[in-house]
Amino acid sequence: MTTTAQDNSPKKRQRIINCVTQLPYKIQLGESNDDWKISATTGNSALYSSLEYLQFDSTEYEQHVVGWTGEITRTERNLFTREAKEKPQDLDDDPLYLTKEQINGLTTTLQDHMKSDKEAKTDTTQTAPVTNNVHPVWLLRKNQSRWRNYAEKVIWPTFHYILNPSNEGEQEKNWWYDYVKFNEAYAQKIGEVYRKGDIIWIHDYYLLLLPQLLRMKFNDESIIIGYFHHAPWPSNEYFRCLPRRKQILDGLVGANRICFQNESFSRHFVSSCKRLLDATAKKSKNSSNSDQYQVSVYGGDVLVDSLPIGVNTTQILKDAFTKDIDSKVLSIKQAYQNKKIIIGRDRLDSVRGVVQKLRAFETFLAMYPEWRDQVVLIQVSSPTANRNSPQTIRLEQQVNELVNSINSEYGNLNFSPVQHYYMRIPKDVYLSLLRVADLCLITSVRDGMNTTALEYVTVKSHMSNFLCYGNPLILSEFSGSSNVLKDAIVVNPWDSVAVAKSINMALKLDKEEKSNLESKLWKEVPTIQDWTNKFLSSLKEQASSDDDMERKMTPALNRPVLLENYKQAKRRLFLFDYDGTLTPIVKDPAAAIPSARLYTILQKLCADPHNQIWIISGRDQKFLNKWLGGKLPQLGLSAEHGCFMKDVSCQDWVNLTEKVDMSWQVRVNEVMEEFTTRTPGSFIERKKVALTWHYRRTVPELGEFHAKELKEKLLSFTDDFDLEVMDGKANIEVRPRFVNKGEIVKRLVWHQHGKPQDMLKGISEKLPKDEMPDFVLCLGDDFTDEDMFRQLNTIETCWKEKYPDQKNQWGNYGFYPVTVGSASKKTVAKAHLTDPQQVLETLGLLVGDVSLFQSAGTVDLDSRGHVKNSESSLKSKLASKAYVMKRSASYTGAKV
Ligand SMILES: O=P(O)(O)OC[C@H]1O[C@H](O[C@H]2O[C@H](CO)[C@@H](O)[C@H](O)[C@H]2O)[C@H](O)[C@@H](O)[C@@H]1O
Ligand SMILES: [Mg+2]
Repeated sequence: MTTTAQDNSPKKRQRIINCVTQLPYKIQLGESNDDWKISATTGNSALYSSLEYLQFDSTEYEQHVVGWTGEITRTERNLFTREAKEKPQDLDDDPLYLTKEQINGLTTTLQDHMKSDKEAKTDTTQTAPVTNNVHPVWLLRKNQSRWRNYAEKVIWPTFHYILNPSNEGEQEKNWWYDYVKFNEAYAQKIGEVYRKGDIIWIHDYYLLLLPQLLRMKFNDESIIIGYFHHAPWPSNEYFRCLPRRKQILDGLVGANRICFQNESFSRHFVSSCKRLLDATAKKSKNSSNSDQYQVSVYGGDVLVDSLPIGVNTTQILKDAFTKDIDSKVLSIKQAYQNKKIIIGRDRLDSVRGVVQKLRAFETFLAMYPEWRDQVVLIQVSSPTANRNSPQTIRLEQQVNELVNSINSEYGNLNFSPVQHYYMRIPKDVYLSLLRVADLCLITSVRDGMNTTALEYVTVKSHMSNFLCYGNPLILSEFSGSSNVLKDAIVVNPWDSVAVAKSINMALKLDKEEKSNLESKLWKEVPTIQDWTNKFLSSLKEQASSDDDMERKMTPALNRPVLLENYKQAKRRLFLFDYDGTLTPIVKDPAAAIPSARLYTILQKLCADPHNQIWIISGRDQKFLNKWLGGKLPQLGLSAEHGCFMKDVSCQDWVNLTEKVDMSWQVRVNEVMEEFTTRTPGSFIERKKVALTWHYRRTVPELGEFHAKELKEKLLSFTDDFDLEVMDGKANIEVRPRFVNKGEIVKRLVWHQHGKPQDMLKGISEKLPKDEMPDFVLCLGDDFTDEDMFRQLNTIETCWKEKYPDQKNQWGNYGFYPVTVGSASKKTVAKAHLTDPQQVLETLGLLVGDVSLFQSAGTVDLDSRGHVKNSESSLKSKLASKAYVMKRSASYTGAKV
């Protein structure tokens, strides 16, 4: 018998990089610039308690938290009272220029803060986790709330089914650029923290681009990224209204797992991916018998599923049953003696349903006069960050009017049936309300997960405790929580009569009925510990099973790196497919003509003597001459998938199939004609060599069915003629096998850059590297373009052997094989772009027509959100110096 040596080494913890929109602290800077004030923030209680759990209780994980500091405000002393008060933010003369030392100082203060939190809360017998694990994201620009605009003013409303009127493009564009930078700042920070093997966990809709950014940044197939979406995900009919819908989906599908609060949100997300990204999805059940999807996109698979968030039930119960709260409960009870108490606590925004709640309560008092004077509704509405927005002001008015009208109709001098508090209340008051309530009323018209519902049920689970009874919960069917709390009294908040009836029914339940209901509900409350562990363990499991999977996602093209490489290269070669790459696919091939924007960009690219641009297409010479060569003679052209070539700045075409027997065309044409007769809407495109049968305009099912049949029929005799039958985009094409786009690419790369082509001469692989291109951008959408990508990969492998020391500063040879469009097809390309529009944006970036922040890439930003070493960054540095001088002069009274 063999004995194994006991392993006494400390168990290595799995590192988690947890990315949240904002660190769980409010940060204020005192007058001295080193005087930091840090206090806990309110809101996001469930997520923050998950962070806390990972920080303080678990020994299995080593957590690192990456998050924005939030708006850093200054405090100043009141001259009369000497008390510190908060200065209004965004003062023009106070742009928060912090030195490196100050930034380091705050980071240490934050670490210490977490450490002291930990010491205060942890069981001291547990081994302490590492504490230098808070990694603030700095974005100190004036008007710091700019980083929230796109998420809060565009994404949030759409995700809650609110469509804003389309705003002027300029404003939306600026918000979007800030959103991109916000995500890029996270990618940069994670770059400083990440170690191979770490799990990255990203939370919520401020960071939708981050998964793809990380995939680009690390270019590491084994990186594990999980994303949890806390908000609702709307139906595709709403989601597709977002102008940046594709960029958003593209950003998100960089994750290995995307998880939602419930099944309907995950179903909506999958349908958006199918409709907008052309993804395919396989549905199955997970171990908890809920729906999960394997979404195939950009050559890889993403797991999409749901896992409702929970609350820290142990902590809530500990906090809710203290002597102090007992006495608060007692005084509320005394204030409303002999009355039933209904409570509500919501943020006052348009989706929490406060108006619907008040209307239902009004209906209830009208329908059931016996309850008048017997019931009070204590409604606490907390103000939102957008308190001054016209929508919120309108909502406030509406709520006030309703409260007044109910109180004047059903109240008297001694009693008002609605007690409305428009304020944030402290936790102890909130817990007292939960305890004292005879009924909790939640009428949100849309939310991801309503944690008040979970907290209420948790508190009510201690029925036998002092002044707390297992009382019922009325819950909106539009709240994410209704999928979890299945035994709540579920209502449609838009139906005031039905809600009124439910209130009556709930208030009339006897003790036994209530306790039965409550014990069922209590079993349904997920705990935050469970949620955290389940999410992380299934991500770990997925990562280990993914190891053997072949299907790895192709990352998005890292455009800032492309731009840098472009700028430094001297011999640049562009290899562009046409349909589906430079121009979107349309129903009629004749209508797919270049846009004015494409011409402008191609012109600018051609004007640079370092550039050679080739269009390598399946189209025939006539089409390419008419729409491209005729207008831009500097373009090199290759027609019919490599059958013909026209060199740059040249008129003449060379036929590479001259010596090929074309007798097959008759036979192929006959078969295609037979299928055209049988398939209404289909037609044959006859080119000089290739023949294409199109079925885009047929009834889709019939077209696809006949295309399959046609392909089989053609394949039965193509070997005799050495032909290739290709499955294109709603077409079947036939051409000689020996020509393909890859052969053209081979000829163009193994060539002295800038010298005329001799098409009849063979390809020489003996050229010195510094005569061949040092930058090759190859773009294509279809499976025939894979030949080009494959060829580039082959050449790269060959160069690695031949010229190991001649790589560029990025460690490669400047080859960018990029697939366009996100169809789930497998690809050998190294990167992807979403569609022809993004192709134009990318090319526009190279010729200086488009901002770097149009779509995301990996950019290094300074602590203010400027691109490092850019003009604006240097300007900001100078301004900071001047500011520091001005400030110190104002202290000493000196003149500057
Ligand atoms: O190699 P490409 O430049 O991408 O050309 C491939 C084929 O594109 C054209 O057909 C495709 O685009 C049409 C216009 O959008 C669309 O209507 C059709 O359904 C697609 O299959 C072209 O007509 C073919 O000759 C090209 O071979
Ligand atoms: Mg194409």
